[in-house]
Parts: sequence; structure tokens; C-alpha cells
Amino acid sequence: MADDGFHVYDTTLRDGAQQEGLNLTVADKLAVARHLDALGIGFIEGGWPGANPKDTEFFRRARTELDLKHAQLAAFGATRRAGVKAADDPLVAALRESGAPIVTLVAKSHDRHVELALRTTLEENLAMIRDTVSHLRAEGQRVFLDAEHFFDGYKSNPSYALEVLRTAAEAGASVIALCDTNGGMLPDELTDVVHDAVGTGARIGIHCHDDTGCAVANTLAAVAAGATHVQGCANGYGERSGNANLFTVVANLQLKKGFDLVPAQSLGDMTRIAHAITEVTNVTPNSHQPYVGTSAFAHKAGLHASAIKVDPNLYQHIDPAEVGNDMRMLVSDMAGRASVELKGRELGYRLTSDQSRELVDRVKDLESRGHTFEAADASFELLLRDTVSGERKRHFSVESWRVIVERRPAGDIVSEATVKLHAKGERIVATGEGNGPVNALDKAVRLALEQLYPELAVVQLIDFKVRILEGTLGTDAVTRVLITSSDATGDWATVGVDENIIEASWQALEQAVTYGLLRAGHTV
Ligand SMILES: CC(=O)SCCNC(=O)CCNC(=O)[C@H](O)C(C)(C)COP(=O)(O)OP(=O)(O)OC[C@H]1O[C@@H](n2cnc3c(N)ncnc32)[C@H](O)[C@@H]1OP(=O)(O)O
Ligand SMILES: CC(=O)C(=O)O
Repeated sequence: MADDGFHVYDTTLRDGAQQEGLNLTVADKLAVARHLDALGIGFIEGGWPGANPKDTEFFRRARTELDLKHAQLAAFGATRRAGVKAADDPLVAALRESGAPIVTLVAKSHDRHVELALRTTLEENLAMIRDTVSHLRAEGQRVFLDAEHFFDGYKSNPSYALEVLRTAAEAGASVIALCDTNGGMLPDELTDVVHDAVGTGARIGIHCHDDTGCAVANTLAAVAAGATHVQGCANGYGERSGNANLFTVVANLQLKKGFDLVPAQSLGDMTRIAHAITEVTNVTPNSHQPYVGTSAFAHKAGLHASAIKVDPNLYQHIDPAEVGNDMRMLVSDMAGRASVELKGRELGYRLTSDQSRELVDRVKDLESRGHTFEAADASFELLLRDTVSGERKRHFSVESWRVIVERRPAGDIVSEATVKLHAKGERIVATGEGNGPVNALDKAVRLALEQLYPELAVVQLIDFKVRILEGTLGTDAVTRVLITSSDATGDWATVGVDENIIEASWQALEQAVTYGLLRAGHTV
């Protein structure tokens, strides 16, 4: 087989789908395949046709519905069963009929598995590999082989494990991926085994699971030892602790090791694609995921910020733009002047050194009382504006608020809030009813302000989190409320803290409305 360059092989739709809680429809699988293709991935394993109707359907629909620009599809399946001809095995037939140009066969390479799981002889296992590979090759398909449990098999019986590789290569498999199926390997011991496998002359690939937290490191070690085909899953999805995170592997090889795996422009789309895939899989994105996580370039420590102010490279291993991510400053009690100055710049403000110092002091003081600004960007921006202008400026002021919670004779519980506000020279009294006190307060404030500020109609309260914090400085426990609000173009979070949960909610609500009005262009 002519050398077709280094392979990046994705198995999200097969091994990734083996993750607990991940369940993809055929339409989801087609959508993920399109995202991976847009990233420039070379091979996409679509599933195991014949094993379940969904995967069979995926390959049928892929023929007409997938217009892949970069990737080739691979169908995954097992070697023929013991004692059966490859041509007569129905699961092998499904691979043949999948229409995929490539078949990836999983084969046993661990003597104990052959004897205990397949319940056949070592010779028959080699025959199963030889027959199935040659049969599919004769049918015009390219064959890759996943040598299951290769590393554990090598420890148990190295000559047999290597014989599996030779047999597959001689029968026409163009790549043999060494699988760390149980995910128990560490990079140093894996390297030696990969060297021996490369020594057989077969083209070697690598497929690692993350049970030791080393799947990416093991993949890179295998490449250093001569593997030229890497397998993994989007966002590290996979059975148990997951598979090697293919996005991390690709970014590491391309940005650190000089491999030319995907177009630079596509690499710059990696963060967007990683998140788009989480939308399809409905798995909460891991904010700490290397390269593409929202926290991957988020800086909290004051000392880091002060160095970043001089040169971002001092605390970043790459320019986040290379993978389509952004640097973010987090403001908290670990901030220093540089942190708030950079955060201010991010928000479009230039702070003087006195203003930065005052703002840091206010942040540290408020955080010591339970506020949290890294989770409440909008509250931080309001605090920054107050600091810059030297006074607390709001679109409205509050004379008073009151909430009544009533259990009615029928058993339903209704909350009623009354607010008395001053805005644009008017005194406004409004009452709102809701299913809880905060809902009632929210309705009352809107009712009071919507006539003066009609834009509030699109502002919605979308999340409300309450946390009871231990008392500090000898005080009783206090309540922290975080509110997330949204309008047509985005969302923002605000924080309130008080011993009384309704007062804490009110503070967060009042800031949420104020910030919503600023977003709508109402300056104060
Ligand atoms: C390491 C990996 O992740 S490999 C991928 C694993 N993925 C999956 O298992 C998901 C899809 N699997 C399935 O849908 C089903 O397991 C099927 C359709 C493949 C097989 O289903 P069943 O026929 O009901 O059998 P079962 O699931 O119990 O599997 C055991 C059979 O597979 C055989 N088998 C196991 N591994 C292999 C192999 N590498 N090559 C050939 N046969 C194998 C066993 O010998 C056993 O055969 P037997 O029934 O003749 O004794
Ligand atoms: C084939 C495969 O997924 C494994 O051995 O882990």
C-alpha cells in the first residue's frame, strides 16, 4: 500500500458512543461526522453495521447524505466467528455491504482472551484474522485492524501478540492499531512495546483509553516510537474514563511537533467544533478541556495577570487563537491590579492605577463577604463602572420592596411582591404575583419599569442558583444568589449576598435589570 501520510482517525461514532449516557440518533451521527470532516479529520469510524439497526442505517444514509470533503468513512466490526467461513459470516457481510471504503476489524491479540472469550485456539484466531482480512481485501475494501488488548497481550505472550500483527499485515491490512483496551498503560512501558511492533514492518497505529489519565500521553509516546496512525474521540468521549481526546492529540502534534494534520484554518475552528459536537451529544462541555475548554486560557491569579499584561506568552503555552479559543481574565479575591486592569480592557474600559487599586480592594472586601465575581461578570462590570465614575449610578432607585408568601385554602402557594421605585423623575408602585418570591419580585420590577424601558420585555431570568455560605468574621451563615439573565443577543450573571435570601435575590435582580438596560443602550 502506498504511503498516504499520517492518519488521524476518529472513533467518536463507535467507541465514543460507548460512553455511559451518550446516545446518538442517526441524524446526530451524521451531524457529528460533518463537524469532524469540517475540522479536516482523515478517517471517521461510523459504527458497527450489522450490530444494530441504527449503525446499519447510518452507513445507508451516509451514502447520499454525507458529502465529506476530507474524511473517508470506516465501518467497524469483528473478524469472522470461529469455525465459520468469512464469506458466510453475517456480521462480515454487513461490513462488506456497508459501502464504506474502509473496514476496521477488531481482532484478539491476547492469548488469554482467545482462549477464554473466543473459546478457540490461538491458531484458529490467526486464521480468523487472515481469512477476514483477505476476504474483505478481495471484495475491494481497505482494511485496518484494531489489535484488541495488544499491550496486555504482549505482556502475556509477546511472540503471539506480534504474530497477530504479522498475520494481519501479510493478509493485506494496511494499518494495525495497537489498542490499550483496558487503558492501563503508562507512556514509558508503552514506548518499548510500540518499538517492537514497529519492528515487524507493519504500519502501526495507536488506540488508547484513558483509565490511567494517560491516553493522550500514551498516544504521543506511540507516535514518537513510530506509530503513524492515531485514533481517538472528540472531546475524549468513550467507554469508562474515555478514549484519547482526539482534539488534544491533533493540537499537540500539529502545534508542538510540527505535523501537518489539518488545515491551519480548520485548527482555528477547533473550539467552535468541539462545542458544536457537545450540542449534538448533549454532554455538558468540560470547561477544563485542554485547548478548547472555556477555562483553557482563563487566568485567575493576580501574579499571572501582571506578567500577561507585559506579554500573554509568559503564562500561555500557545496563542489561544490558534485553536479558536480566547484568553479571559477572572476577577476574584486572587486578583491584583493587573487582573482588574486587563479585565477592564476586555470590557472596554481603561482604568488608572488608582482606580485599579480601589477596585481590587472593593473586590477583595466583597469576596470576603461571600460575593463571587468570576461567576458574575455583570456585577463586576457594574462595580467597575461605579469605581470609575466615583458614584453608584443606576437607572432607578428603590424606595422599598415587600414580598408576601401565602398558602391558599386550596393548598396552592402564591407569592406577591410590591416594589416602590423612582425612575425618570417618577415614583412607581407595582405589584407582581409569582410561583415564588423571586419570581414575584421579578414580575413587579418589570411591571414598574417596562413602560419607561420597553426593551426589558426581552430580558429573561434563565437561571437562579442559591448557596448557603458558612459564616465568616463571626457572622451567621449568609446566602449567595447568582442570577443569569438573557436578552436576544446573550446572557449575563449577577450576584447578591445577604443573611436574608430574598434580600440577596433582590440585589442580584436589581443588578440584572440594570445591566440589561445598559446592554439595551440606556446610559446613566
Ligand atoms: C474493545 C471494543 O470496544 S470492541 C467493540 C465492542 N462493541 C460492542 O460490543 C458493541 C456492539 N456489539 C453488539 O451489538 C453485540 O455484542 C454483537 C452483535 C457484536 C454480538 O452479539 P451476540 O452475538 O449476541 O454475542 P455477544 O454480544 O454475547 O458476544 C459474544 C460473541 O462474540 C464473539 N466475539 C467476541 N470478540 C470477537 C472477535 N474479536 N472476533 C470474533 N468474534 C468475537 C464471542 O466469541 C461470542 O461468540 P459466540 O456467541 O459464538 O460464543
Ligand atoms: C477496539 C477497541 O475499541 C479497543 O480495543 O479499545
